[in-house]
Amino acid sequence: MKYGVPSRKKEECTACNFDYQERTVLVLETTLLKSFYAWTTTRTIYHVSSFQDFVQRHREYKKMIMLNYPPLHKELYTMDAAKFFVPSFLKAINDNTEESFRSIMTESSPGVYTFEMLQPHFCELLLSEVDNFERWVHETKFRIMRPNTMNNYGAVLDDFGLETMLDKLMEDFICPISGVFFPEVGGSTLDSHHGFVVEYGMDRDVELGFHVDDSEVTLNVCLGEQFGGGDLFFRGVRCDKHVHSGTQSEEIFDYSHVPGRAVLHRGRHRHGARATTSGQRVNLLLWCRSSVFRELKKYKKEFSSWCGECQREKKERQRIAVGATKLELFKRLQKSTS
Ligand SMILES: O=C(O)CCC(=O)C(=O)O
Ligand SMILES: [Fe+2]
Repeated sequence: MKYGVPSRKKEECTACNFDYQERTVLVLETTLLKSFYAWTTTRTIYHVSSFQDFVQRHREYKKMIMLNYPPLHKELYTMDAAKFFVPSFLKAINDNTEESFRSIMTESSPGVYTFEMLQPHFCELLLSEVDNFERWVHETKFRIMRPNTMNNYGAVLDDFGLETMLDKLMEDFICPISGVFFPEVGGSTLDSHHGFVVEYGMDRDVELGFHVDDSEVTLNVCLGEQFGGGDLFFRGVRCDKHVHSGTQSEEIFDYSHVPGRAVLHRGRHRHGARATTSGQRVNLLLWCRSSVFRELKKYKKEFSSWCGECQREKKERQRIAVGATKLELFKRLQKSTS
C-alpha cells in the first residue's frame, strides 16, 4: 500500500536541482500552507535543509515557471463555467440542493460517485496546454516536479498558472457536493488542493499501484484521449490504522474511465489504476484537503467512522456485547426457575 505523496526522490528534488545545500531532514506532521502539498499523513524524508527552505525553494520554482512559460490557451486560466462544464453539471450546482446533486450522480459503489462534468472542448484545450507545457519543459531543459512519488510522467497544473482556476473549481463546484456526500471527512471545509494531470501509455506511466491519496476528497476526471485498459479499482475506505487490512467482497469495485466523466471519492478510499494497454490516457486530478478536518483529527481519537474496518470492528464489539448480555440473562433465568 502506497501513500500518494509529492515527489521526494533525490534526483527529482527541486531543492537539489537548485544545487542547494543538501541535508536530509525528517519533515514531520505539519499543517500546511495553503496551495502547497500537505505532508500530514506520511512522514517524509526530503532533501532540504529545513521545511521552510523547501517552501521557499518551491515558491521560487513556481515563480520561475510563471515568468518564463508562455500559456497557449489563456482562456483556461480563469474559470468560465459555461464553457468548462456540461449543462447538467452546471444546473445541479446552480440549484445547489442534495436532490439536484443526486440527480446527476451515480453511486456506482458505496462512496464512489461518477457524473458527467467536462465539455469535450475544455478537455481538448487542457490536453493541448499540458502538451505545450511539456514541449516547453523539453526545449528549455527545465527540470519539473512530477505530481507525486507514484508518477514519472504528468504535470502539476498548480505550478504553471492554473492554481487560481482550480481553487475556484474546488470551492464553488466540488465543495458543495462533497459537503453533502462526504461531510465526515471535512467535505464542506475543503480549503487547499493539489491539482495535476497523470499520463499513461506505452511510452508513459503504464499503471498506478494500490494507494490512498493525500486528500480528504479526490476529483478524478478523464480528459481522453483514445485508450484501452486503465480501469480504476477500489478496495474500501480505511483510516491510517487499517490501511493495510484485507478487503471485503462488497468493497471490490472496478470502474472504466470515460472522457469528460468525473469520479469523486474520499482520499482514503484505497484504489489504483490498471495498465493502460493501448493509446494514451490523461486524467485531471484534484486532491482536495480540509485543514479543519486534519486539525480536528489530531485531537479527536474516535474520528474514523468512515473507515470500513473501524465500522466492522465496532459491529463485532456490539455483537459480542449483545451475545454476552443474552447469555447472562439466560443464566439468570435458569437460576430463577431452578
Ligand atoms: O489513473 C487514475 O485514474 C488514478 C490516479 C490516481 O489515483 C492518483 O493520481 O491519485
Ligand atoms: Fe489516487
